[in-house]
Amino acid sequence: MSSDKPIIEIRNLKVRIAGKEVLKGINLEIPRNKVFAIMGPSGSGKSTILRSINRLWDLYPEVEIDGEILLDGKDVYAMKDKEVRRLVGMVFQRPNPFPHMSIFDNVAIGLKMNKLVKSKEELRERVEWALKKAYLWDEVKDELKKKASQLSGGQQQRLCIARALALKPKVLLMDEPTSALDVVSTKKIEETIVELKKDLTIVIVTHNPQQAARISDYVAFVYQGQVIEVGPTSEIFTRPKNKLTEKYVLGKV
Ligand SMILES: Nc1ncnc2c1ncn2[C@@H]1O[C@H](COP(=O)(O)OP(=O)(O)OP(=O)(O)O)[C@@H](O)[C@H]1O
Repeated sequence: MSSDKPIIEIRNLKVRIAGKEVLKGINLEIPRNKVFAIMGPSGSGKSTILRSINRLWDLYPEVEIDGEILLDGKDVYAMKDKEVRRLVGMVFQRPNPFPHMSIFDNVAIGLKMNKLVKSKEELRERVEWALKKAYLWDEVKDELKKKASQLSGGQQQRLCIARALALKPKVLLMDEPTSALDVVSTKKIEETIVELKKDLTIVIVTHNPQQAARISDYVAFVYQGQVIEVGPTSEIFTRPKNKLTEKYVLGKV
C-alpha cells in the first residue's frame, strides 16, 4: 500500500447506542506515521470513534454501527476480529496491566496467545524490544519477574504501551492515556508517543487541547457526534476556520 494513502479511512460512520445517535456520520482520513489527535468536550463521541476502529463494540448488542472503516484499504468489519486487534493496539485511560502477572508476562502473553513467536529466545527478544520502545526497559530490566502491580501508575501505563507494541500493530489507539497520571509521567508518555510515530500511526483521544497541540501532527475537533474541523495541528490552533473550534482551543467550550 503506498505510503501517501491514509492508513485509516472512516466514511460516514454513524453509531447509535441504546437508540441514541452518538456519532452522526463522521468522515476522517488518518495519515500514516503521524500522531492524529481527536479532541473535544466530554461526551462528544471521541472514545466512541476509537472503539469503532478496533471493533470494541462487537460485544455490545445495544450498539448499532453504520458506515465504513478501512484499515490499509480493507474494511475492518469484514476482517476477523482477532486480526483487527493484532493490527490495531489500544491503550486505555487507566493503566490496566494484568496486576498479578510479572512485567515480562504482561508483554509476552499476547505474543504467546497469538503464536507470533517461534522460540523462547524470540519471545525474550520481542519483550525486550517492546519494553525499549515504550521507554520502560532501563527501569525494569533487572526485575522482569516483579508483579506489574508493584510499578508506579506511569510505569504501568508504559507497560500497557509495551504490551500493545509487542504485537507490532500498524496503529495504536490511545484513549486519554495520561489523564490518570502526574506531570512527569505524562511528559514521558508524550515523548514516547512522538518517538513511536516512526514505527506506526497513533490516534490519541484527549480532552486537553494543549496536549493535542504539543504532540499531534493532525487534529480533529469533535463536538456532539460530528467532526467540526480537521487539519494540520498548527493550522487548527493558529487559524481555525470554525468559530466553535476557535472557542474550544481558547478553552471557552
Ligand atoms: N456504553 C454506553 N452506553 C450508553 N451510552 C454510552 C455508552 N458509551 C458512550 N455512551 C454515550 O455516548 C456519548 C459519547 O460518549 P464518548 O465516551 O464517546 O464521549 P467522549 O467524547 O469520549 O467523552 P469523554 O471525554 O467524557 O470520555 C455520550 O453521550 C455517552 O453517554
